[in-house]
Amino acid sequence: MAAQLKFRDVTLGYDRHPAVHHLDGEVASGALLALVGPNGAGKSTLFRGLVGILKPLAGSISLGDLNVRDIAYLPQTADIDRSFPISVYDFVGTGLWRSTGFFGGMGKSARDKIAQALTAVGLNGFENRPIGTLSGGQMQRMLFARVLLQDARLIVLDEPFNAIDAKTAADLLDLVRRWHAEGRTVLAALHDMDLVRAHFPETLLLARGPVAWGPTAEVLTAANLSEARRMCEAFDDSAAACAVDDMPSRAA
Ligand SMILES: Nc1ncnc2c1ncn2[C@@H]1O[C@H](COP(=O)(O)OP(=O)(O)OP(=O)(O)O)[C@@H](O)[C@H]1O
Repeated sequence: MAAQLKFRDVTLGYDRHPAVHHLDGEVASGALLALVGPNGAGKSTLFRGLVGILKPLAGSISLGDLNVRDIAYLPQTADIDRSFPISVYDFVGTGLWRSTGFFGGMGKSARDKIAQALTAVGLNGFENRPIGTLSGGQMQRMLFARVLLQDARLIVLDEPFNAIDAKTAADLLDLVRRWHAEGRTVLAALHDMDLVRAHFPETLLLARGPVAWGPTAEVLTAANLSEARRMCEAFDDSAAACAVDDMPSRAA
């Protein structure tokens, strides 16, 4: 399968302080990839680089034939401004902006698509609710509805199953499996290793830099997970501009 994404010695960070170092690798078109690592490992940072919110401090990220506007990105719910005065219906409708344009009218076809997306995530009846009134699980369902509408070939999900009940997680996981079956490339940052082992064929284990990347069973070994914890703990957050040798040594 051809590569959809290429990371070439990518370093990403904030205020010139690197948060993710020296990532090299490729994601095949149609892959279903889990991104795992301890808190602060750099998962959200890597996704922000991928979707164009953060520019690499060094190296490059190639999206192949895609444009950043072709990516459907589900941020962590903590990154959503819940006080923003917008209804569920209008928020989900922003998923159509790529096809209708910012000022595009909402024709019948667009209204039908929004209704179908809300039905698919079980949010019928929530259309007029301000987003700030939703529970955590309802918010996650709403974000998935927007991704559905975006109809994107590359889907990037940052902790999509956090703090939601088992039924909601199962419903949303079904959507992820459907996207994978449709040949879309799906990347998801996850903390539930059992879920990753059961449903994600490929995993990237990140701890500021890559620890392991490949078939999930080979990546999620006790040794690799313990190495990831050690690397995160050893990382110096105040490190200055990136240099090849400023990662903590992989050798103990
Ligand atoms: N906006 C920011 N400005 C400065 N530093 C940041 C910013 N966002 C994240 N960081 C730092 O970058 C590092 C990586 O954070 P990141 O959020 O990417 O980790 P993560 O793997 O997504 O963590 P978690 O599992 O806790 O969500 C952390 O040290 C974090 O404090």
